Amino acid sequence: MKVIFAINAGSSSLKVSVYSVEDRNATPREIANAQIGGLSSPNTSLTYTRGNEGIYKSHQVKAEGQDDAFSIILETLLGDEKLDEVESNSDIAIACHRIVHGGKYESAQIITKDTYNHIEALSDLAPLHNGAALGIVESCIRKLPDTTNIACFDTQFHMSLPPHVYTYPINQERARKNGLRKYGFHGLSYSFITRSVSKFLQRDVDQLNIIALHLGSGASACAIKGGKSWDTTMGLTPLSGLPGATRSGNVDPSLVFHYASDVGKLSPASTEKLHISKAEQILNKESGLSALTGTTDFAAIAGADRTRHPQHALAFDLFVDRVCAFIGSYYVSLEGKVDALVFAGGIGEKSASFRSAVVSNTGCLGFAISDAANDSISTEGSVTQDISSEDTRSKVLVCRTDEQIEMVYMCYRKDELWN
Ligand SMILES: Nc1ncnc2c1ncn2[C@@H]1O[C@H](COP(=O)(O)OP(=O)(O)O)[C@@H](O)[C@H]1O
Ligand SMILES: CC(=O)OP(=O)(O)O
Ligand SMILES: [Mg+2]
Repeated sequence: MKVIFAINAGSSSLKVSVYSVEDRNATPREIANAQIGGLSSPNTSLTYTRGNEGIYKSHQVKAEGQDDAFSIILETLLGDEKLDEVESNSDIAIACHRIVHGGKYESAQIITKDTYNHIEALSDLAPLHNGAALGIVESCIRKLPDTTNIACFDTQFHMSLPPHVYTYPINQERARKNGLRKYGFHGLSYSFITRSVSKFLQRDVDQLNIIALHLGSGASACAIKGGKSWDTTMGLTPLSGLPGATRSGNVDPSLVFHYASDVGKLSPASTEKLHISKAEQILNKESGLSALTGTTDFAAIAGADRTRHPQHALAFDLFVDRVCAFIGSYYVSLEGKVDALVFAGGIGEKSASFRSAVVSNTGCLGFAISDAANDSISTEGSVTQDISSEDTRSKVLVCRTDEQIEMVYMCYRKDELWN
């Protein structure tokens, strides 16, 4: 039996799932799950579940960033006397880490000095993520000396993007030299969604065409053709495409030069390891839904009274508009052969009013939902739930995505871990 920690450092959350696995042919058993959310807001809270038992729900904690959140979660897990499988540090055989930017890596990697340095060199291309995840890797190396650390990359799923999609129309020599191309992110989530939806629709993965939306603190869309990534909205970095909680998404590339002076200078938020320009700081951390409304809480944005909070209404409508534009674009690039439109991520899974608005605005493509089904999505129900109305050409689904278990399956494919 091995205990595996799967650690997912998102831009606003840290999610750690703990699994017990008999061997690589057995289904992983989730024995605990701890999440700290709201890292980009003043309300940081811990939710902790052991087995099926809720221990803490939205319990207020003070966490300054992802590594701090990891220390709190590690203490919670090691301090829980009823979590029999994790009595001490040395019980944790494997820690897999979600690393958002993996550059050209095509598979999960055991973290050695070399891989660490390579991932660190990519930090500037995922300023909200790679550095934070590497901070946790360092903590694991220090605090869990017997544990093998594995890097699982968001970019891996998008290695199948065709050249006409991943190429930017810029000088190609410079593009090659500097690795300037579309990489795409949220790949662990899209990989999980693809497998779950294929099972749900009883359609072979290589026959599956879907438009998947991962809408969390960072938001992206992905056209999946024959089970593989065909196009996605994030690019060289997780900034492009859809707006996020604090990210602008697509804007005119010249905008930033008219926003403030000295935008090419290093931002004071830079550190020895992370070089971030003022422009990147503005577009990654000071924009998006929070710049429009003052909050990163999408439930508050969606639930606000439209007359009393016109900025919330604007942010909601703007987000719907941007999501629908990509659905239209991907519907065309998939030649109208779309088995399902799939909602996932914190917003996609929890905001019924957002799903309703998006489906209503893309109704001309044949999507339609049952309001009753849309309003009764349950977090305890099956992983994939159907909210389509009865007579639609393409299904509309909600998938409770799970990037953590996807990492465990990646570890199953690494022979070195099981010999
Ligand atoms: N009940 C809810 N209704 C609407 N949005 C929600 C709800 N709960 C959480 N969210 C939103 O989900 C987002 C976080 O999603 P998640 O996928 O967990 O984040 P991360 O990008 O950090 O992985 C936040 O923007 C939050 O406002
Ligand atoms: C890539 C990305 O934006 O991830 P997250 O939504 O978890 O911040
Ligand atoms: Mg996330």
